[in-house]
Amino acid sequence: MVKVSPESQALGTVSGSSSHHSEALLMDLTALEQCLVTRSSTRAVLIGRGNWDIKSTAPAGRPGAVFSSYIDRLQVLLMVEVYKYSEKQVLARKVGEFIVECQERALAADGNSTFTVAISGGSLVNVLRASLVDDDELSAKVKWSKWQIYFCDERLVPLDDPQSNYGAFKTAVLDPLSHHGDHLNLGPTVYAINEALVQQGSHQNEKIAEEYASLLPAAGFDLLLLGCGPDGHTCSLFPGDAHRYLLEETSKTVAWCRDSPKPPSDRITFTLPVIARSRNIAFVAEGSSKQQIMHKIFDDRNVSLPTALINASYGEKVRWYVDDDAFARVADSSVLANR
Ligand SMILES: O=C(O)[C@H](O)[C@@H](O)[C@H](O)[C@H](O)COP(=O)(O)O
Repeated sequence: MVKVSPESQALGTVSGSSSHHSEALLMDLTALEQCLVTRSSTRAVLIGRGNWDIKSTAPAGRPGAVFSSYIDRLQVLLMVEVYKYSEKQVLARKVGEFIVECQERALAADGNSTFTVAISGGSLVNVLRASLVDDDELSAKVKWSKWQIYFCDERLVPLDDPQSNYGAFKTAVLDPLSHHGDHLNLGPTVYAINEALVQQGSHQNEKIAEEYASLLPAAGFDLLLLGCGPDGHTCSLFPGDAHRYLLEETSKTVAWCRDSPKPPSDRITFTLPVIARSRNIAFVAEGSSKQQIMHKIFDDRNVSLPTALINASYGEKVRWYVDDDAFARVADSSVLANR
């Protein structure tokens, strides 16, 4: 039995075993509000402040921990860092600097000749364009030929469809690169979905996910660049019961997301095991349409939201780049790295 005092930032640990790699397990304990356990293959780590009595027993199908009593309101301990800027351009530059930092770290690592990065769709591509292409100082530092680029999620449409994440990235970043002299024949390797299987029915949608999963780097990603929707989704991991199967996925690394609340309806998405294995995770969120959700993520720390769940589960490797507008309603400034 372990007790974690209210003031303590220390985490309780309990033993447990599982054949899965590190992953998040959200335990919805009716009387106890929500609590979160992350676990590796050999131990479970409790994240939270409050008084806990913890038994190291494992209920069927839920190896890890059972909470036997609960006293204070659980506060999920956040280790994420938030970088907030007022100017769009400054934000883009800071994101770019972090990307280049991750690139250098990856290439310096023993025997590593590639930088593996996965990106999301939405407004993120504009930030990438501003930082990695249009900013001359930064773009000179980008070693595109070493990059292997994947998509954290992809909409199941042809690659030249305006809704395609690959298509948006190509237009915003890859096409302009071809005008950058030396980069002409030294572009990144970009992994797109198998377009031939798109819009051929559910069986093929599963197959697209399966094929894409087979392309992922075995060693995990050096960097994931994520967006955040106004409902708290990221990748195509949406909140709510209808899409819980995606958050609960522990074996597939890429899954088919059906009936997406954000069009188009069919997508594929990375699942939490990929996020768990990535070395760095950076979210980018800008604009007043993100105010309400930022408040829910950072003040309420509502872990039923996929973004908040990622903060709570993998906080030590998560950072956010936000602008003043997006963060205007967040009361908790303790997460700000550049206060
Ligand atoms: O394909 C997608 O729809 C995205 O990958 C999605 O997860 C996106 O990143 C967020 O919805 C944020 O999008 P915005 O930055 O445009 O709000």
